Amino acid sequence: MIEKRDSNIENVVLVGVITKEQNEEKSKEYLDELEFLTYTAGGEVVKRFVQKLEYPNPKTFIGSGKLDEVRSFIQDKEIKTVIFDDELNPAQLRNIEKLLDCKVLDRTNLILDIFAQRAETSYARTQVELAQCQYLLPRLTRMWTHLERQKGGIGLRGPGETEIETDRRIIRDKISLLKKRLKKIDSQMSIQRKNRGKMVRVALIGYTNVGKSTLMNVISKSEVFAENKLFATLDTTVRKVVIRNIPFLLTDTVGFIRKLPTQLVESFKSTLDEVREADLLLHVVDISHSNFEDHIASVNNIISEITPQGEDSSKPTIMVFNKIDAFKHESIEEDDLTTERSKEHYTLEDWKKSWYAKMENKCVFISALKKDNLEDFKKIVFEEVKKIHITRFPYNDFLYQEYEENV
Ligand SMILES: Nc1nc2c(ncn2[C@@H]2O[C@H](COP(=O)(O)OP(=O)(O)OP(=O)(O)O)[C@@H](O)[C@H]2O)c(=O)[nH]1
Ligand SMILES: [Mg+2]
Repeated sequence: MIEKRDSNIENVVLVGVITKEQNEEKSKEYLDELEFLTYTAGGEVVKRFVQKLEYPNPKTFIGSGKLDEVRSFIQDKEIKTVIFDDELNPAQLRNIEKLLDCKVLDRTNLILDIFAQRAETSYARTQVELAQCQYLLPRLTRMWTHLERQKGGIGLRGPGETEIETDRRIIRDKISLLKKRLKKIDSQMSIQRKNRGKMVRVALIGYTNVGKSTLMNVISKSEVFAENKLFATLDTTVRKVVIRNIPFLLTDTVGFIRKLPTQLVESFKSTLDEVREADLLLHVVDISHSNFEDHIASVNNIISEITPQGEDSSKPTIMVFNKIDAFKHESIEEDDLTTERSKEHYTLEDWKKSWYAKMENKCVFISALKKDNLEDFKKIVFEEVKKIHITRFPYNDFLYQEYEENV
């Protein structure tokens, strides 16, 4: 199922909506993110189409007039791919495909595609493949009948619905096979996690592209792949880190994104187990991003979503505001008396004040890239790890003083 696309740039058109739930500004932010996702997947956005609607059209997502507009544009420019900024239901996908006569993707499909391109280990590949099958199953239409040929179902079934039924069965078989495979790897991984012993475990979490891997690299002097694309990291990496005299395990995790496809939430459970089993979370935030507060909310939502009911999802957390080197804010001219001061005008100092108060000082402002303020970062992490370490190993806390004197 996993297809690695070649590196030829694909021209793409994006389609989004402005509704009661998402105003013009939000819609633009979402499309900006969709454009970044498209770029990550190897596409180039030629044009965006946006329509104002009460709610998305149940049959075709946008209205038929707008869809006509899209069709004549893509025919004119010979564009073969249109991406919608929401998950399209199977009927919508089918209707739109028929009307536009080109490849139609939605946000979920695009994210799955990126994950497929980037999955390196057999674990990640199995997870992605499972997610793709789960996405595909309800969307199987006649165009998927080639699957039957793969299986060589000789003269067993006639054309039409029966073929689709066969394809569905093939996909279902595959899903159960992949699930079995994952279960096996999951149990191996949980044994591995147990073998790590009682050492304090710290996990870097956060929205995609905020700098988690970069921070991991500077702190642990390791070389985790980091780049300016979304979802650079798909596998968790664990490193032993020592700050002063306390060793602990630091885990780099897969980045979160708004509306993480449900299929992926499910199949990345084991990655997220790392987060659940961590003693301390370092929630990394890209403060130079204009929507960083939304990102924080998305991450917190996903964390509470993956936490089984009855389990407490709150655990010690330090907010790590990264990319302070790239932080910018709007300013108001002194003679401008009409513009109201809002969050766009907050300086770094304003943000610090507000977050220190909110987090009771459990936050730090750094630049992982420029290595700014890493000392403060290490200090605050050390203090928190030490608290956990002391409760876990109550009899050897004498170790600290000795070493601290040498720092
Ligand atoms: N300006 C600036 N850029 C940074 C900083 N830290 C990281 N970056 C850049 O941000 C981009 C993303 O960094 P990564 O470390 O890959 O981010 P990540 O959070 O691991 O991303 P995913 O693995 O995709 O979730 C890279 O281009 C980094 O060079 C920083 O402090 N300042
Ligand atoms: Mg990363």
